[in-house]
Amino acid sequence: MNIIRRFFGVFRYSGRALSLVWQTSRALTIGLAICTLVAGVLPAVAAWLGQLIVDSVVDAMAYHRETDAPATWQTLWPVMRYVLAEAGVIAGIALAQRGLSAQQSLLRALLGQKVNVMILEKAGTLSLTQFEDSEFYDKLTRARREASTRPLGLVNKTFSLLQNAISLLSFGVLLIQFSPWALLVLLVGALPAFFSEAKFSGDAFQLFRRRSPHTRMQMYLETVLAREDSIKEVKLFGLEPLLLSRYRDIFHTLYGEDRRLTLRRESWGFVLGLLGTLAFYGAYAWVVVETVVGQLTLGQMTMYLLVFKQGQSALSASLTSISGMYEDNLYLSNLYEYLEQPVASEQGSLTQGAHPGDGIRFENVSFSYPDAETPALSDISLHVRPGESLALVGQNGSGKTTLIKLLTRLYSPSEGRILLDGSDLRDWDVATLRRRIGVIFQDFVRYQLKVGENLGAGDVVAFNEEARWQEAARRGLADEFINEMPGGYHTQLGRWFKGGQELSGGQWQKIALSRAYMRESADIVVLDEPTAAMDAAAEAAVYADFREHRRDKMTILISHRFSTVRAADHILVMQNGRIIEQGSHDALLAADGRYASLFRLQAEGYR
Ligand SMILES: Nc1ncnc2c1ncn2[C@@H]1O[C@H](COP(=O)(O)OP(=O)(O)OP(=O)(O)O)[C@@H](O)[C@H]1O
Repeated sequence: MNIIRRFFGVFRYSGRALSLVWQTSRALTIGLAICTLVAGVLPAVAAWLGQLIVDSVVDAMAYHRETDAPATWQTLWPVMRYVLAEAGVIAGIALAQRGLSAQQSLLRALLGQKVNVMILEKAGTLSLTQFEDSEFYDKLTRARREASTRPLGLVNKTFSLLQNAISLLSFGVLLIQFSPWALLVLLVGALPAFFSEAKFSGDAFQLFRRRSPHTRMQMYLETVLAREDSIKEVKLFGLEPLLLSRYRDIFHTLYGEDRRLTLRRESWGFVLGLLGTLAFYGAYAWVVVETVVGQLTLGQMTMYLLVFKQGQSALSASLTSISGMYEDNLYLSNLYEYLEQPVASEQGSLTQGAHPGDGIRFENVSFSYPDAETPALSDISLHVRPGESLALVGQNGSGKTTLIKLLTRLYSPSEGRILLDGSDLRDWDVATLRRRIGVIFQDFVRYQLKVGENLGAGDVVAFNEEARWQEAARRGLADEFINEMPGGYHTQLGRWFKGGQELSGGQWQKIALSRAYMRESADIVVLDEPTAAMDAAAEAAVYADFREHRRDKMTILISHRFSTVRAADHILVMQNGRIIEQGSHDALLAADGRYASLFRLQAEGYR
């Protein structure tokens, strides 16, 4: 029962794969189907013509022996027409096969692109939480690595199975005239090999799935060992031998498993394949005996032997297709599992709050990362009005960045709520919300694109507007060094592409700050350590500009430098996810608590 279910399971995703291929290109799909049909039927026609050739040769030989007449075009034509016809049929098979392979390679390219786009589009709808979940990440990697070639593989194999089934059917029609038993012998001989293939493909997939964390580690090590942004440190710390040996160890473990599976698969395949060979030669002997005793003509013998031989190879090709389909199905299940991953629906539709101008409020907000034992934020309440600035200070890991991630709706609170203009963030239309926020994260992205595009990324509607780039760069203090670059705003950044210019850490940070300024419409500006890599003069200039421009914007600033923090209207001191002190700089100093002692500690350092 299990085996039968397994057998029919091979068609589980064929329909979906076929519809995917159909959507990719109708013309090519139809072309494939036609070529498959032609390539399926013609071999039997060729075998039948073979019989006609041999029998007509025998007749012609008998005629010449009896009449002793010389060979003329008239006496040869009855044979030659079959020879010509067979040549035509063989040419037809070759044409159909070329057609198949040409259309397959075109479809492969189109389909690979389509599936990759589907995977990436889906990635855009997923939440940050999903990306941070390693199991999910495995699924994504598996889908990306394997699945883009699998749908076409499945369709090709489904077609090739059809083609071979058509061939087999037409051979069957010829063979059954000899004896139905011969057909049965052929089929029964091949079945054990098929079942063993199906079993081993399943094992191979389980192996692939189970080891995907190891494969991912290998890919990661490759990246660390061979990418410009990590190689510097790897070299200086002499990490290559250590990382390489880890890379090798993973390979050896994986290779050992592969080897065991391959050996088992191939030895069983050989033993069970012998049954097929046995069946073939049994039938061969039978046909020979029947011919010798005069039950079959020489032409029939030639045809049956050919039919047996081709029938057997069609059968084994079908079996290979089936076991390959089984494997493709398993991989495709992985792709669809990924594509069907539920996404949290973004239901909010508000484009305006219930109390415009109320600003941001956190009401008893707590948050825990998935699977974390302790909350990253506990019972946070705060209020920032338009025109006000808020600074967050606290030791590493105290929850400052997490608070920003909640505010920007990358995560939602586990308890409590966050309001913007009197309405819960969850009720806001996400696009409207994000348009109102300009943000620079500590770990901002260094896009390997043009300088201008690195700025334009901050506001996609002005992605290519050079005037806006310049204005943003001026405010982010990036204009000076950009103007000195060989291609100005069109200079390629980073080292990945030809002509790319690398920037210093502080210059990159100026780019990131300018990017945040691109979003002119934003009235919430979030700066997470925006000047940590800048020199003192640049930092002072950034904050001077900042105070001048802030007007009715809400500003949230994270910094470990008290010289910048002190200018904020309101300061929150965080520890272990809680607010332990708050107030203005002067009030906090007067209170002589944690803030005051940290401030004094830093001031000491400057003496
Ligand atoms: N993506 C994440 N998944 C799970 N835990 C996280 C994640 N990001 C941060 N944490 C944990 O949450 C806590 C708060 O981290 P957060 O990044 O908010 O600190 P921070 O105050 O911004 O620190 P820093 O000053 O070092 O930037 C830390 O204990 C950290 O280990």
